[in-house]
Amino acid sequence: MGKLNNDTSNNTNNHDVSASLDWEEEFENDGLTIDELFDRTMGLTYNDFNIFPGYIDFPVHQVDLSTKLTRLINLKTPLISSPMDTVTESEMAIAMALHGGIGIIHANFATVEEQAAEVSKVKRYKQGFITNPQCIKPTDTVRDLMLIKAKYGFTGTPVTDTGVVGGKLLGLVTSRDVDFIQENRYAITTINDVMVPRERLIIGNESMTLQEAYTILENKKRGKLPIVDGNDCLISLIARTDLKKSRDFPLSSYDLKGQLMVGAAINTRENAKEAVKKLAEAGVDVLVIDSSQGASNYQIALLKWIKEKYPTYPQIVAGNVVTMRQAKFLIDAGADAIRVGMGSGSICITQEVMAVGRAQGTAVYQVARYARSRGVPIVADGGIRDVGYITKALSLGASTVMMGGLLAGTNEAPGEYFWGPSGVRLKKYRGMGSIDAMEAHVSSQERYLVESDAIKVAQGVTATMRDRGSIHKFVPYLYRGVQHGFQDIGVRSITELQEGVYGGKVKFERRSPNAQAEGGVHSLHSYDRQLY
Ligand SMILES: NC(=O)C1=CN([C@@H]2O[C@H](COP(=O)(O)OP(=O)(O)OC[C@H]3O[C@@H](n4cnc5c(N)ncnc54)[C@H](O)[C@@H]3O)[C@@H](O)[C@H]2O)C=CC1
Ligand SMILES: O=c1[nH]c(=O)c2[nH+]cn([C@@H]3O[C@H](COP(=O)(O)O)[C@@H](O)[C@H]3O)c2[nH]1
Ligand SMILES: [K+]
Repeated sequence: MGKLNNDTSNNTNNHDVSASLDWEEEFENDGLTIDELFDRTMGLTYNDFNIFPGYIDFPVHQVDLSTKLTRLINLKTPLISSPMDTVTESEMAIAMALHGGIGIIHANFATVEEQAAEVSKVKRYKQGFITNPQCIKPTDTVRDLMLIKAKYGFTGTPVTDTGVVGGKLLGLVTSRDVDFIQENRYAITTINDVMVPRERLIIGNESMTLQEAYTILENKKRGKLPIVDGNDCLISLIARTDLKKSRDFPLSSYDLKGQLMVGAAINTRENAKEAVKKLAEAGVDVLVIDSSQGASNYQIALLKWIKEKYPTYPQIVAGNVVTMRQAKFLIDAGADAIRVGMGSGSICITQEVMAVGRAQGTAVYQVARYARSRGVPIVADGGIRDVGYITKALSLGASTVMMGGLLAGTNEAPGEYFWGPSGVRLKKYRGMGSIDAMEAHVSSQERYLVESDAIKVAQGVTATMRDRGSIHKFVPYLYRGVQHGFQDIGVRSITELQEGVYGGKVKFERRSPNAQAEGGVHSLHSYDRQLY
């Protein structure tokens, strides 16, 4: 409440209380500090509050979103793709890392070797190098080549003994080699008859930089440069046409060797130690111990074992937790970051089935409050519906934000698109605790179906997501959206935001159900929501 000034002689109207208020104090009381927002009466979600705007005196591009993923790992973009089998395999992880975030490869493969192979793919990735080119066998026909062209739209195709990348390079076949062949001879002309054989090919080697490769392509006027290893096996391909498309990714997450960073999920079962070894060998930067209830003796035992054997790298994200005490268990056991969220995910039914969990806003705030005091960053996991939710999670104290559903409908997510009713292009998205995911792989069956207990209790659902296009457009949109949020709040970095919030300078307000409705789209006959 404001104080009344004693001197009211200048007031024309003695009843005008407002004229004599201490406005500075009133401003201070306009809105809630974060402590007042989370007053313990009720758990709040991101949707339950707004952040107040501040003062803008800098352009939006000056907002720097660099952050800490773990004690030792820094990222330029605070975004992580979730370890779910419909979200993160190598393609997603590469795209996330190129944009400054990171992807966590899921653990629902039949073997740990397959999971480690996905990690290796990210580690071997070189910008501009096509690591999975469509190949063909010498015994295949021109007709087969035409089918590839029809499906993938190109014809500079390497010929290998196995017909796939990794096989011995035998030649290259381009449109020039087949243009003169009549259609009725397609099926009877083999690739061997038309290809440019290995002896006449210009090739590159593993240690070549992209720039060197492009220089060769330009000087020799070639369109494709196959890259081979010491045994003459094909490992990648460089296309001259990509030179024009070649993009700069200034935010990319690189490790000390200059390779993209990547994470992988593990569980706490018997084979976990084996998984840790294999994933560490593959060069994984961070392991995420994936569980809905992280405060268990299983997780703590594993965490201590890993920390003893691998004191620094891979770094360990432990979780999930939603209370301070749960976080303390894991931090005491050596966690390098804490993952927060129980039941807040779009596909989660944990709170309904297990009766356990916490509203995500409160969970993030409470755990962050404690973890900050221990110098441990937190990952806000689940419940991110829109770009503004990322800004809100960061404001509550999260250092990074993990997303499943928001990234699931993109090109880089595993799985094929299909057409749903009324012609909508869709991709599948499912909870890792859904019956569907549980039954998908042997490893997950082991994980969920305790031998003595064959009764399944699903904690997630199977869903579909609309086609969201490519991560290469979507993540830059999210990044810029968060920058705009920060600019409105009047802060230039995550540190500045969190200092403002925890110091009581950045204010909040609860949203009534009506305020939530008002904050969304309303009162329209119809509308089109194009976001970027
Ligand atoms: N964040 C969230 O809200 C939730 C996430 N999920 C996701 O679903 C997946 C599975 O989560 P959970 O079911 O929590 O997996 P979990 O592996 O932690 O637990 C599954 C079951 O196995 C038991 N268990 C775990 N480790 C054990 C060990 N070493 N020995 C004996 N028993 C053990 C647990 O007590 C539990 O009954 C994860 O990908 C998780 O992220 C599932 C539910 C909620
Ligand atoms: O209750 C659950 N049952 C499940 O089957 C399940 N699968 C994933 N997750 C968690 O949800 C997060 C992704 O949430 P969003 O789609 O909201 O981004 C993920 O990052 C997980 O933490 C699950 N939670
Ligand atoms: K939910």
